Amino acid sequence: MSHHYAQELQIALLAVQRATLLTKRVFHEKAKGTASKDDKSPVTIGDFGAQALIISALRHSFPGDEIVAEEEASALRENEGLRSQIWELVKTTKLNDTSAEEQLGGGIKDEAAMLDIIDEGKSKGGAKGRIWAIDPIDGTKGFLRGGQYAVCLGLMVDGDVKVGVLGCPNLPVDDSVSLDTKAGVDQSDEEGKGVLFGAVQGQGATSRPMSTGRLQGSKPIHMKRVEDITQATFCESVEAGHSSQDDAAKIAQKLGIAKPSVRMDSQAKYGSIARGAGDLYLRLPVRKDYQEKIWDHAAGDLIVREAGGVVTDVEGSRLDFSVGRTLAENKGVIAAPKAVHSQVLDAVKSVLAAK
Ligand SMILES: Nc1ncnc2c1ncn2[C@@H]1O[C@H](COP(=O)(O)OS(=O)(=O)O)[C@@H](OP(=O)(O)O)[C@H]1O
Ligand SMILES: [Mg+2]
Ligand SMILES: [Mg+2]
Ligand SMILES: [Mg+2]
Repeated sequence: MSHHYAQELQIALLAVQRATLLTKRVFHEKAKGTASKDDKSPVTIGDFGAQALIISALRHSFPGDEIVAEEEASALRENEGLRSQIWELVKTTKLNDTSAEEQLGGGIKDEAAMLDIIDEGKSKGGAKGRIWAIDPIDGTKGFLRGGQYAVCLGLMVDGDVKVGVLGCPNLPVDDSVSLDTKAGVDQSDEEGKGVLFGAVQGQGATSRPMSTGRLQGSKPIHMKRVEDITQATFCESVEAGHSSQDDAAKIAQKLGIAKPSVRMDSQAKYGSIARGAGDLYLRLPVRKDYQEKIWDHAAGDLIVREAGGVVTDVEGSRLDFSVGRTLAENKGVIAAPKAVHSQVLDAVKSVLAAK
């Protein structure tokens, strides 16, 4: 029997929306409670708090599911200051709609329960069963500088992404604002911004304005038809260490694209091309040994494909979410509208082969 995933989508959208209320509060506070992880990347009280709220919501509706999440609580168990800052936020962040808040099971009991909930994201992933992938803040560096970031949630069933949700608090609501325009690249946190993307496999992708309570009405989104590849807008990471900007420039040149890339943090790139605000997303490996994390791609991969795009690695293979917490079988990401993906991939292959 087919599964419609209506409840999964509803809970995922509400859970992401609630988590963005918390991240926005953190952004507006002067002290953002930042720590450094083992790999030297930053993590904030917003990352931990958002992860706690999302897992708590998933546990309420889907107690048997597994969860792969980016953060873990060990650093908090040793740091009372950080822990109590997070608890203060988690305890007091609620959707301002009683029914919506009830659907998420309300709040978390106490500080100890919060730590245990954060640690429920330790599944090894894999090819069997229902597994949620959570990135509580994707683009933590972007978040800290007031740029783009995304709260990301995907449901995989037997290794295949079935539901994807991205909350992008700093993207314009209007799907038609091109990344090439001033408003499109304006990466500020002013009022009236914020969009929620959603997709279910086989049912298309949507966007809706972010709200502080119940879900707003949604609109279907589609990738833009590229009439002339030389006019395409492509986006890539802000961090040169995450994606080779030199290789991207050579690929663009090969395709005859003269416009500079749009650099933005996080899976906001997937959401932006899915709604036609841009055309291509290139992520080109910098280090051979880096394995992409499933929570950095699960939701975006489905949203782009459901909007009429193709997402592959630099060799042309589909992203394989069935092999654990990382995309161990893939290198890089090439996302493009169906009609031009093979042309873009050819340019990618020829530039990488010439290295
Ligand atoms: N070496 C390397 N190569 C590729 N990717 C890496 C690498 N190191 C980290 N990461 C992951 O990149 C996530 C940030 O997303 P982006 O790279 O798209 O955005 S940006 O670099 O911040 O502009 C970022 O997600 P968050 O940690 O959630 O911010 C990382 O998981
Ligand atoms: Mg991180
Ligand atoms: Mg991330
Ligand atoms: Mg993150």
